[in-house]
Amino acid sequence: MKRIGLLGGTFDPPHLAHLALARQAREELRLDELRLLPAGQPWQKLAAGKRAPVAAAHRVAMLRLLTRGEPGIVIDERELHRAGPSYSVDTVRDIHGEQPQARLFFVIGQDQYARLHTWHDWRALLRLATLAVAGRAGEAPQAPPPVAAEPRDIEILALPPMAVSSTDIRARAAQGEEISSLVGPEVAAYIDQNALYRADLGS
Ligand SMILES: Nc1ncnc2c1ncn2[C@@H]1O[C@H](COP(=O)(O)OP(=O)(O)OP(=O)(O)O)[C@@H](O)[C@H]1O
Ligand SMILES: O=C(O)c1ccc[n+]([C@@H]2O[C@H](COP(=O)([O-])O)[C@@H](O)[C@H]2O)c1
Repeated sequence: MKRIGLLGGTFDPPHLAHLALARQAREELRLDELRLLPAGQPWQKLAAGKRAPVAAAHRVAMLRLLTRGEPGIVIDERELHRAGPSYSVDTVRDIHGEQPQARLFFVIGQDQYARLHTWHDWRALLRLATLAVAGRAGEAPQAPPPVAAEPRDIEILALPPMAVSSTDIRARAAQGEEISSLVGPEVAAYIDQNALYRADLGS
């Protein structure tokens, strides 16, 4: 049975913790393939009044640079081509429809796991995929009560803690600080050459 990992994100910008999480999932879950799924409309971030992400073409270009030559990691752009809010359950349904025999693993960090019950039709997502959760910022994987009460298949990923976030990187880039150690030299050069995040308007 084919084993496919799905790692969604806004990737604004993608960073070394995303890459570490993808690699960890690939190894620990023995994946045949891990798909990175950049979100078209990260509806919860937008609803919270956060700034719109940079253009999808930039986020995809940075993901390509971050993952160049990385075996088993591919970029799946389907959410960028779908109108309306990016609901993960729609993506999982699509991929399940295309590959009904495959086992799907939906990979997330604890910050998102803690909010999973606020996602669109999250129970259906739990029925279609195994969740693979990594701790984040010192927080070990732990289900929020509504999710804990639901039957679910879950794997815990042993990702070493990494104090990296896109929010912090945008703020640093806006200050003209060095960010290579957080995104790698190629993504850092891309951000510089394309003058991304120069005026970070917060969050
Ligand atoms: N340092 C990290 N450790 C573990 N998981 C992470 C880390 N950074 C991101 N993730 C996970 O990667 C996925 C995509 O994250 P996302 O693109 O929103 O990055 P982010 O750094 O959280 O961005 P932002 O700071 O803008 O919210 C989410 O499931 C998130 O939990
Ligand atoms: O499906 C939902 O309702 C939903 C709500 C919030 C976040 N997500 C997904 O979770 C992933 C990480 O989101 P974010 O906002 O932390 O970049 C990304 O793939 C989002 O599309 C999905």
